[in-house]
Amino acid sequence: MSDFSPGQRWISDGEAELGLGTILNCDNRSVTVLFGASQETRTYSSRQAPLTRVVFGSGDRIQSTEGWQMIVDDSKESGGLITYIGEDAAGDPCELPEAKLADTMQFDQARDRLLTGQVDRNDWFDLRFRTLHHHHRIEQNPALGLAGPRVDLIPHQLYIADEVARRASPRVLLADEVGLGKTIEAGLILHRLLLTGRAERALILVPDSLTHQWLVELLRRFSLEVTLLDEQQCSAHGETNPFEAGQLILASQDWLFADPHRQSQADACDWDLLIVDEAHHLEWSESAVGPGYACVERLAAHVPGLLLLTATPEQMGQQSHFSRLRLLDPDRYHSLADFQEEERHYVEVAEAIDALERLPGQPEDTQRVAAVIDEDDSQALLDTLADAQSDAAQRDASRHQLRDQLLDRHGTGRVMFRNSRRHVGGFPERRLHVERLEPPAAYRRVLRRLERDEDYLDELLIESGLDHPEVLVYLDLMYQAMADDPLNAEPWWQIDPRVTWLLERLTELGNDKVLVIAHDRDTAAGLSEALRVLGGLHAPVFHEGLTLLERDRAAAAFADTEDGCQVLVCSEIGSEGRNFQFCHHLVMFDLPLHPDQLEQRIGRLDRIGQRHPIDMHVPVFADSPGERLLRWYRDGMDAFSAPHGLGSDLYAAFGDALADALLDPEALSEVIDETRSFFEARLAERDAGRNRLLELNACRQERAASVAEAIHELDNDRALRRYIDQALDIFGVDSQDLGGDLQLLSPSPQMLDGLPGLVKGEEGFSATFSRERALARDDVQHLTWEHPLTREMMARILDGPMGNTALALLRHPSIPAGRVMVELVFRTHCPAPRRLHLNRFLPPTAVRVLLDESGANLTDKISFTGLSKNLQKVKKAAARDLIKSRHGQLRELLDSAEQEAERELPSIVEAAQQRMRTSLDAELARLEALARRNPSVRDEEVSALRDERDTLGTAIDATRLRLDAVRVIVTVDQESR
Ligand SMILES: Nc1ncnc2c1ncn2[C@@H]1O[C@H](COP(=O)(O)OP(=O)(O)OP(=O)(O)O)[C@@H](O)[C@H]1O
Repeated sequence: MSDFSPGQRWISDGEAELGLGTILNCDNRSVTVLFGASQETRTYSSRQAPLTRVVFGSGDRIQSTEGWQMIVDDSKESGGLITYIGEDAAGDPCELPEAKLADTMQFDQARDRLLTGQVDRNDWFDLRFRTLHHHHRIEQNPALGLAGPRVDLIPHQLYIADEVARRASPRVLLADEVGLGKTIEAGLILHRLLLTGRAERALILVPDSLTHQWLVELLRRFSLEVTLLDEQQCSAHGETNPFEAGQLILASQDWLFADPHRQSQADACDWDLLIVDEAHHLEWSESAVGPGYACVERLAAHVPGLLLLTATPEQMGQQSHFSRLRLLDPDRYHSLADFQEEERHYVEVAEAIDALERLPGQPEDTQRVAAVIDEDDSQALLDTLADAQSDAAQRDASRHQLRDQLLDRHGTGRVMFRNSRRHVGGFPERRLHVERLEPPAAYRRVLRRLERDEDYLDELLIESGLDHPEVLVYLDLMYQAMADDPLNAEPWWQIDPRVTWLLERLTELGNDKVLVIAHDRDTAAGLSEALRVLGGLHAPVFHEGLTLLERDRAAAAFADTEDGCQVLVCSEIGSEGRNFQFCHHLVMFDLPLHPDQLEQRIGRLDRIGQRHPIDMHVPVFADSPGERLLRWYRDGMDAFSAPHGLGSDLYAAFGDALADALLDPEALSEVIDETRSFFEARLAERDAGRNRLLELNACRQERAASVAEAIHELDNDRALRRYIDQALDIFGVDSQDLGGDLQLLSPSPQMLDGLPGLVKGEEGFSATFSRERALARDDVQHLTWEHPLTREMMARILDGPMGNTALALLRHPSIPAGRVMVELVFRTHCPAPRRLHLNRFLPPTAVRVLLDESGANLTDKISFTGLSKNLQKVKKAAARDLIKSRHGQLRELLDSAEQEAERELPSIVEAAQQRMRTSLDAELARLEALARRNPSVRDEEVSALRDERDTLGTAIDATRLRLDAVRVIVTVDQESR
């Protein structure tokens, strides 16, 4: 008689995704099944149909065609058809004939899949267990989110990223000196927030000229794919909000700040993080607010995380600096006067920190420290430190702790991070080469007249339409503006000797790349033309008047080391933020008027990655305002030797006097002398006060070292190679050893679809486990636990059914044949909002239970690896038959295993609670102490942390165990195959 009856429910062994099938007809020869969910009908030979009868047992949850669910208690059979008896969701008794089971019921859970005969490969089960194990380990690693990016491990960046990204909603100003890696720091912070679930959506606003660079850096270094929005893209979205087009949106500030409609669309979205690059351009004063500032202010009011990036926080003066702090925390930074008053007190704190290093010593040092502390915990530390009897280790620990407390509790250190070359170290020498040239007759004529005739300046300003002092410093612009003068008939570059000088210099420099910067875009464009016409040189130009594409093309042609061009001509603003450290010759065709702009120029080359001393070539006209400006920079403030961060102060104090002295050598000498004294005084003050605090705070070496150490450990984790090899094999990715620690990953025809970077029929990519190699070669990816391919493979396994059932044979001399064992893996399940990053305390945790057929627990006697290596695979059909024949027994074993696993749960929960409490209680205590002393701790920060602790506590208490995977093991004779 046939096993089949119409109306029965069966599932396809080979095509489980078809869903639950219903027998339509059957006879001795064939059986026809309708799979309603997928609208497929299949006919099989009834003797060998690859089908498994679906039978539910007590405790199973089933669903009806009408959508309601019930828990099965019992069942009855009539005419070959089963009716299930149990309780519905309300607890009322109910019955459900199998014909009314929903076609769409999925059998993803390990228990269902096993009992419906769906077994996976044995090695998949192994991989699943290992995935859980590694995921558990990695999620708790302190370097999580910082180890994947393809960056050098530079301490100050790691410190900042670690410190900032551990805050629930970080709001900080990243203000490292130019070229020290603010973009990298922002990328690290974003990457960690994304990986830990603290953030899901971010909006990144950058100057037009930097959009492409950001796009490339985020992809190349952080494997983050961002959506670049512009007007064209937005229009394509029609009525829908274009800012919803991706999780990570990159947009040009110039575009967004000019368009109120697009701003309101950006405002209407939920973001977790807003990043604003070159934030010194946001204009604010008590009387007028620029459109960029207003736009960022509106967004900052509802976006919890905010990163502002600027190398020159005080370029536009202290008021403007204050205005950016105000964006970070409007409550705290509400009065400029109070802020300035507060800053005056920082000298004492910096002195106290220095005194700490000398303790126990002179009583004055103890008093100096005592004067700035007023918390009991700090006093206790000071007592230990000042006590000559306490042992050295104790004193050192107290010193460190007290130093951290002082830095935490005073100053802007919590909201602003500023590293400088001075304390980071290891940067190249800067060499200034000045070329003194005679001005051409057309310039000289004007200069002479200006010197002779005091009123001529006003006339010139009107005639040229230029500003003062620009008209004096940029003589080519003045010449062009007076084009009506018949003496100025030729293009400026035909008469300007700087052009010939530049051509000669380029020839002397041979193949070396040279970056030329001129203040104005017209000068840059004219110069580029001059080099082409007079020297036959292709010198692409890069300025704000060009389209993005044109600019990126120019930068790419310059960067190309093989066929690229030798020289790129940039304007001032056009080149801000750009990476040109592959070149070490900078020609400043003229000089900017603001010292911070001078530093920005040098910063294009003097960046991380620069391997040569930097040669700065500056042509000046003898006895001209340009030469006087150079003297002010060089003699007044050492502006060419190293950044000092005082440019804005000096400009604010002497900018006007300098402008007035540009035509008067005597007055200039006075301005230079005054600038110099002011500069030296401010340097000393800075070293003592606010900047000293900022510097001490911008990189705490011990923390940075411990983060780097944790990353090194992950980099050298041998388990990663083994894991990736096994996973690639299972996912169908071919890996070919290319030597030198390189491998080529390519898709095999069997590859499972949807793996990042791999498409069937295409090439694949080269990868390495070595950070050093990955950094040396742009075309090689760095394989880490955080690489998108690794993460995708792990997620597929953990989130889906892959490998959650298996059956294997065990040949063992001391175990008789025909016995069954079950190996079950339970997984903790603890729902909590992702942003709380619960995984750092309780990542999904595996509980393994191994039972023999009598139900005896063998877990501690036989390890996973010990057992696994002795197992042999078995054909799927045989496995299914074995399972069918042991259905009842398996059900019982599954039930008892669950009870065994439950016994482990309380200790897992307890340990997680303890980890969470230890970490968050300490953090909360630190924040509360800090908040009492340092108003830069926002009230929301403290209450958010308290809520976080409480919510996590409740979530951890509610942890449940779920069966994740099950393997049935059947013992066989030594001889049998
Ligand atoms: N950790 C790192 N590993 C490798 N390269 C780095 C690292 N940090 C910075 N760089 C490189 O150094 C250069 C400068 O970094 P970045 O652009 O982040 O600096 P920045 O402080 O934002 O500069 P700017 O002030 O000009 O905007 C970039 O080319 C960047 O890729």
